[in-house]
Amino acid sequence: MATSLSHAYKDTHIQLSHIIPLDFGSVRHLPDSHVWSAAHEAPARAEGAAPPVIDLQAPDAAGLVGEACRGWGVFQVTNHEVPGALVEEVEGHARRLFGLPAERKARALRTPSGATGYGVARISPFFPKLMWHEGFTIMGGSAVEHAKQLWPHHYHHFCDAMDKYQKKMKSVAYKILLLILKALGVDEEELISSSSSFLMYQSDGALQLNSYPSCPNPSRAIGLALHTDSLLLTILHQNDTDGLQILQEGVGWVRVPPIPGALVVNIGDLMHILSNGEFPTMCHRVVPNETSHRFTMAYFYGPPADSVVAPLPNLPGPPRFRAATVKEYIGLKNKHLEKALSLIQI
Ligand SMILES: O=C(O)CCC(=O)C(=O)O
Ligand SMILES: [Fe+2]
Repeated sequence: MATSLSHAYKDTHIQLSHIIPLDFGSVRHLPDSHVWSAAHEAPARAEGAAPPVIDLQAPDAAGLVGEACRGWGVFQVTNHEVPGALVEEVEGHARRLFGLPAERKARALRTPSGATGYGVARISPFFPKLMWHEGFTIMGGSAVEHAKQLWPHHYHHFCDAMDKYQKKMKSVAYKILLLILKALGVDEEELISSSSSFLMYQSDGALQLNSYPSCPNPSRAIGLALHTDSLLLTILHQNDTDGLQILQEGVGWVRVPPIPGALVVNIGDLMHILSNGEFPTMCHRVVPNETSHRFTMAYFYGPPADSVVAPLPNLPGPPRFRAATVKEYIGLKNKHLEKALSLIQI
């Protein structure tokens, strides 16, 4: 039987202190557990330094996407065919979920060896301090199990919206993947006959709801610490509260401002491998806000856990990475975080 993505994530065992988020509503000051001694540097103020915004219906969309992937590893998309009403509905459910009392949210807590449900960021064990963040992870049909714990009689409203959103995200991610592959010189027909044909039909994703409550001392706190996303690409909706920043070589931290109706797309580690390093995997973090609450929905899109990922064969130069299964790579990432890529480098 094929290994599911949630099984690939299940191999690590985490302590409870790295699962249960702070009861943010009950604190007036930043607790020591959440004070980061090295205050985060301010973003660079270079004029015009913001990731490109691409109209997905533009005739030269593939060229623009390719340029953005090479230069930034991140871009925003408009005209993406995801109805605004659906995005609003899902954000509304996320707000309701995170607005529940802490004891109620704890009913849907991720288990120590689990991958889905309510909890702190999975990268937390790698850092000495905790983050100003709470999340809810959905993989496959996991929403039903956890939503039943939160709303025993009304869980289906939440689940239906999450299912609908994930289906839409999967189809948009697939279209963006084709544009990215076209930019790498691979067309759809070539792909069908190649060893990478798994990319075509079988890729799927996980949905992560994120909440960053307003923070009493944002300059000493971190919403989500510096990391890269592991899979092929991430599609992110952010509400109107700023916070996402990317680390650009030679520039520093650059804001990815919320644009109404736009979705943020970023390259993950597996796409970095497929592109033989041509597309940078985006290093990013989230900083909290003093007065407003940031909500985001991140859809992580990637191939099935058993598939083998390696640099695409048509690319110039010797391969920079050895082949690895998705499951093996996720295992390395869970153990070594940002060092994982270097462990499969040739
Ligand atoms: O919430 C955000 O802005 C980013 C979320 C993120 O980076 C993640 O969930 O991996
Ligand atoms: Fe991320």
